[in-house]
Formats: sequence, structure tokens, C-alpha cells
Amino acid sequence: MSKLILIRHGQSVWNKKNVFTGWVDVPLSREGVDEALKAGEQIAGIEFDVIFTSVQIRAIETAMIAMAANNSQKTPVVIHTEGKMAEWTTIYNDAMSRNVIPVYRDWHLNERYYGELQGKNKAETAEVYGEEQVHIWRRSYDVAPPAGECLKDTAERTIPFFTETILPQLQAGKNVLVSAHGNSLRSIVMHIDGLSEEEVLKLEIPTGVPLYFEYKDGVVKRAM
Ligand SMILES: O=C(O)[C@@H](CO)OP(=O)(O)O
Repeated sequence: MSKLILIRHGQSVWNKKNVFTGWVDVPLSREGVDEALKAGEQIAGIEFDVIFTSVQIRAIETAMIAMAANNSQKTPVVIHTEGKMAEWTTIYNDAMSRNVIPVYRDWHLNERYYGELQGKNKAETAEVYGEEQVHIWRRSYDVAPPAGECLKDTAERTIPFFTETILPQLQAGKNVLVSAHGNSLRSIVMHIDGLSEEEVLKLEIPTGVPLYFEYKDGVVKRAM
């Protein structure tokens, strides 16, 4: 049985300001750093073999900060794969490999692209377009915000990445940490939990809270 932990990054400076973020690369807020550390303490006993993050700094920071609290005391090292999962162990000698956890960054795990809403305050946007329209843009499955991705579009990049790149690691018996974003993780959780388009409307993923899954008998399911 292998373990899969999904974690949404800690609070970012734009989460704090209530601004649509999407692909804008903003860092964690002070509270976000604390959340990442607390999450790391909660998963401190899990020996991770591999970490996947988006290419966005808030997700990378969260994984790195969380690993600072890990009992393994291994150093997470970003691996540059040029698009493929390289035989990373060839880069490091045996002694180093034992103390290192490879971190793969990939844009397929990036937050949903929010188009014209990026940089706009969420409350002000709701005043202009109405609460209901903004809620549909934020949480529906197939209604895209202006010039942005809907969750279905996001799933078209996250799910192939999950099945082709992350799942084989679980199948190989590796414990995997994925640090990503509210909506990129909503699409993955929708897939794993088998949620309907209606059910996903209500799915909220809080910042800095580890979600526990396990791979057993050929399937990924919730561990608690
Ligand atoms: O701004 C964003 O990119 C996301 C995540 O913070 O917002 P929302 O929760 O509205 O989808």
C-alpha cells in the first residue's frame, strides 16, 4: 500500500487580499507559512519518496516548508527533467540519493487559469457581475470565467498528468506528496472520489490542510 497526500498551498498574499490569482505567481503570506509548517507536522511521520508541485512558488514553498518538519530529515531537491521523469538517481551518488527527495515541478498542476479575473478583487467582482455569476465562475464544472479555464478545462490537463505520471509512482509502491492549488486539486479529487458535476460545486479545498489517500488493490481511495 502506498500513500498519496494532496495539499493545497498555504494562504498566499493574494488569498489574504481576496484577489483572483490563477497563474499569477504570488508567494505565501505569513499565515500561509505557518499553515505549511503545521501541515508538515501533521504528515511528519510519512516517509515520502517523491514530491510533485506546480511551477508556482506558493505550491513549491508549501512543499519545502512542510518537508522541513518531516521526520525523515531528507532534503527536497528540485529536479529538472526537461519534460520527462529523468532517472534522477543518476544525478546523485548513492549516499546523496538516500538523503534527498526528488521534487518534480509541472505546469499541469498549476492553478486554474483565471483569465480576465486575475488580479481583480473577488468581492468587487461580485458587486459588478452579481454573487451568483461569480460563484458559477468560481465553482461550476463547465462555465469558464472570461478568457479563462473552467474546471473541465483544468481537468483536461491535471487528470492525464495524474494518471500518466503520479499514479505509476503509487503503483511502484512510492509515497507521494502533491502540493498544488484549490482548483487543480478540486479536479483531481473529483476524479478520485468520483464526484458528479453537481457535487463538485460544493467541493472546497482549504489552504494548508493535508488530504489523505492510499493506493491499494489497484485503486486510489480516501485514507481517512
Ligand atoms: O484565486 C484563485 O486562483 C483561486 C484560488 O485561490 O480562487 P477561487 O477559490 O475563487 O477559485
